[in-house]
Amino acid sequence: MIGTDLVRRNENLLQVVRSYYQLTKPRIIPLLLITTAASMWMASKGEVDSFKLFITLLGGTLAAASAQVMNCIYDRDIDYEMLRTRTRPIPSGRVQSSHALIFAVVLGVMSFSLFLAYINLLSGLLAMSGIVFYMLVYTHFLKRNTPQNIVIGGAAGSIPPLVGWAAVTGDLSWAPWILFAIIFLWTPPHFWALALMIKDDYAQVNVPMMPVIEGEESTVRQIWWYTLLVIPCTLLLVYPVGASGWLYGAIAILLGAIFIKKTWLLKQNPFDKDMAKSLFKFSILYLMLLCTAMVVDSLPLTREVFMVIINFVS
Ligand code: HEM
Ligand SMILES: CC(C)=CCC/C(C)=C/CC/C(C)=C/COP(=O)(O)OP(=O)(O)O
Repeated sequence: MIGTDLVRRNENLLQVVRSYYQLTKPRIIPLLLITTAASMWMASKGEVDSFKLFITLLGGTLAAASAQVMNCIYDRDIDYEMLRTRTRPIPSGRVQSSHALIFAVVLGVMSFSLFLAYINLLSGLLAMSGIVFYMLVYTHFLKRNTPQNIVIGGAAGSIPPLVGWAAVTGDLSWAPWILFAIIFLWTPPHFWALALMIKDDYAQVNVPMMPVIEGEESTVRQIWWYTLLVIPCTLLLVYPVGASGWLYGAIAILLGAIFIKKTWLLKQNPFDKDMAKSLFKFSILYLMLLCTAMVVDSLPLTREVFMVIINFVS
């Protein structure tokens, strides 16, 4: 009897932990961290301090989680209406909004304290500005009011590399702002490709996402222009900024070519949901690989191998 009670209590505890974990929309956080880490590697020219890296990624995780929990509280009404989001912890009644709010505040305070105690004030303030921007500017002011919501709101998701750079150097220079611009320009193709697939969900709850307001053809045309802008932006890190080398440059061109091809195919078939899905998935892989290229390019070993090849050829 006592054994059964214990098992049931453990199961309940596990359910609660799982619900709070889901509130943080955990699947998005790793890519935010990858952009932070890439920025840190670049800022430290491949020799990043592992303790600083660990604390910054932990602080970044806590800040992003706090922002997402607040978004879940604010959007609980529309999340309840949409099929995709109905099973989230708040609309499904597994977590009360007041408890979620305490959780979000605790996560935010822990994040800021970590940055303040172990890194620096600037990176802490930048992380907090990410929470405020995502909540206030994107979720409150823009999401339900304009089809430009994710263009301007995308700035929140572009802040993590600023946090990473500030954590290493204590300030911001051109390179982190280029990283910010890359993610800013990447966000519309990333999100609108997804929005093309789930347009009806957003229409049902009157969220004015671009495909709902302007239709598929206009959305895809805009995806096309943003994609064309991202690629030259990625190359600014090589020239004139000089924060990355030619290995990164070559990979950025290759990835950019695939990105353009996928967007072009969608432009020819704006109603094809499979092509939209393929572009959405690729957008994630694109940013992941671009960041990996930044890290590999920054490593001292890469520079040494490059010098050996140059000497061999000349
Ligand atoms: C305003 C900007 C953005 C909006 C509105 C947005 C929206 C979304 C939505 C609605 C999903 C589907 C999630 C789900 O079904 O639960 C998604 C997936 C995803 N997003 Fe974004 N996103 C934005 C920016 C970003 C940024 C900046 C990153 C990272 C750098 C990112 C990374 C991801 C990833 C990795 C997934 C896939 C998650 C999975 O495995 O299902 N997103 N995004
Ligand atoms: C530095 C820092 C803390 C930055 C925070 C950045 C952050 C949390 C970005 C997330 C962007 C995102 C995935 C939005 C989802 O949109 P949505 O909420 O409209 O999606 P939904 O339709 O699934 O609810």
